[in-house]
Amino acid sequence: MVILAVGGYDPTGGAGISADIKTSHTLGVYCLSIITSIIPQTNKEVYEKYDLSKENIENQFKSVFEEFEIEYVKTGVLTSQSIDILLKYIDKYDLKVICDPVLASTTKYNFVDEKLMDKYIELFNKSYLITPNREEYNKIMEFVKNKNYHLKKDLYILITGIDDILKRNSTTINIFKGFKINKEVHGTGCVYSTAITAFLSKGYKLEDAIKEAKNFILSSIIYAKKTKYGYNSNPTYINKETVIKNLSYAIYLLKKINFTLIPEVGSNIAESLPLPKDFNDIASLTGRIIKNKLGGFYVVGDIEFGASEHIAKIILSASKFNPKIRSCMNIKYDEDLIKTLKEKFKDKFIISSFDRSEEPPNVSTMEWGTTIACKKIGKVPDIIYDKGGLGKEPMIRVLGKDSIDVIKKVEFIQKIYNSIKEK
Ligand SMILES: Nc1ncnc2c1ncn2[C@@H]1O[C@H](COP(=O)(O)OP(=O)(O)OP(=O)(O)O)[C@@H](O)[C@H]1O
Ligand SMILES: Cc1ncc(CO)c(N)n1
Repeated sequence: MVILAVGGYDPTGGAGISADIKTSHTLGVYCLSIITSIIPQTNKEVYEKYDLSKENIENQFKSVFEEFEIEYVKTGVLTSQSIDILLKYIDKYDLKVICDPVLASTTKYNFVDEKLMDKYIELFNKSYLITPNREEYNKIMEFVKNKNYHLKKDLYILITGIDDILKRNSTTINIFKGFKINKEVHGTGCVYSTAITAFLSKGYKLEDAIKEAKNFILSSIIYAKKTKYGYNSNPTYINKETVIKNLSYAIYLLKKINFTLIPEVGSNIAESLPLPKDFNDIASLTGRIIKNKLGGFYVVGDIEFGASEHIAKIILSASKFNPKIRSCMNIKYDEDLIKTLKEKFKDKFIISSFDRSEEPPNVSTMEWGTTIACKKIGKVPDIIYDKGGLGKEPMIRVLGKDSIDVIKKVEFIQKIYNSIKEK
C-alpha cells in the first residue's frame, strides 16, 4: 500500500510531513510526501512559514506520480499554489483526498487567509473526507454560510474533539467515543488523519478505518514524547496481534528462567490493549502456569482475550492510574523476598500492598486492592502484594508496561529469591 501526504514540514517531527511518514510507516504503509511549506516551530510558537514555489511543488507532484500509482492523498498545511496543483491531479488520477484542514497551529499561528479559504472550499468539494477539529469546523461552516458557498452532499466530515462526530450531508452517521488523556499533544490531528488514510489504503471501510485510527491516536498520545515545552505525538500501534506476540514471547522467555515462584493456585500473565474497557481487551492464558513434579512448571492453555478475570481486574484498575501499565503476573509470596526487595532494591522496584482484612464488603478484591495500593503511593507500583486472608493465599503481583517487561522483572525477582534461599 502507498499513500501520499501533502503538507508542511515541522523540523521537531511533532506534526506535518514527519508525523505523517512516521504514522504511515508504523502502520506498514509506504508514505510518499510533498512539502508545501517549511514551518520552523516549537510547542510554544511557530517562527515562520516559508512557502515553496509553485514550480517546486509541481515537480514534487510530477516525481511521485511518475514513480507510483496513488489512490489516497492526505493533506495537511496547504497553500494556494499547492491546492491549484492538487485539484488538477485529483481530476487526472481520480484521487481520494482526506483533507485535514489545518487553519491554525495549536499555538494559534494562522495558516490560512480568506483567499486560501476559498481554495479550501473548492478542495473540500473534491475531497472524500475532511477532518476539522470543532473550532475549524465552526470556522468553515461560518465561512460557507457568509459567502453563500455549498459543500457537496456526499462529503464525509469528521469533527474531531475528544469524541469524534462523523457527518455526511449534515447528518450525523456515527460518533467515535474518546477518552481524555491529560496531555496537550502536538500533531494529533496530523497523526489521526494520516492513520485514517493508511487504514483506508489497506481496504478498511471508512467507519472501521476511523475506529482503528482512534485506537492508534490514543496510543500515540499515551506514548507521546515529552519535549521541553510539551509533548509530540509518538505514532504507536498496539493491537491484538501486538499483545498476542508479546505474551507468546514473554512465555518463551519464562521457560528460559528457572522459575519456581509459583503459588499454589498457579500463576497467570496478562497483557491488555491500551486503555482496556473490559476483560475482552485483555489477553492471558486460558489455563495457568503450574508446578510439575520435577521442580519445574507447565504452561497450561492458550493465549486468548477475555480468558482472565483475576489478573485482568488488576490491569483494568492500574491502567486508570497509568495507561502505560498494560501487563501483570501473579507469583508466589515470600516474606524474606519482599523484605529484601524493600531494603536493597527500592531503586529498582516500587512496592505497595493492601490488607485483605481492611477490604470493605461487596467489592472486587483485586479492583479494591489494586486501587488502594496505587493510591497509597500515588502511582502504579512494580509490585503489589498482600499477605493473604481466610482461604486466600498470600500473593505477589508484578506489573509492567507489557508482558515482556513483566517477565524481565520476574526473572530479576527470581534471582533475588534464589540468592536469599541459598544463604
Ligand atoms: N489529550 C487528548 N486525549 C485524548 N484524545 C486526544 C487528545 N488530544 C487529541 N486527541 C484526539 O486526537 C484526535 C485529533 O486531535 P484534535 O481534535 O486535537 O485535532 P487537531 O486540533 O487538528 O490537532 P493538531 O492541530 O494538534 O494536529 C481526536 O480524535 C482527539 O480525540
Ligand atoms: C507543519 C505543520 N503541520 C500541521 C500543524 C498543525 O498542528 C503544524 N503545527 N505544523
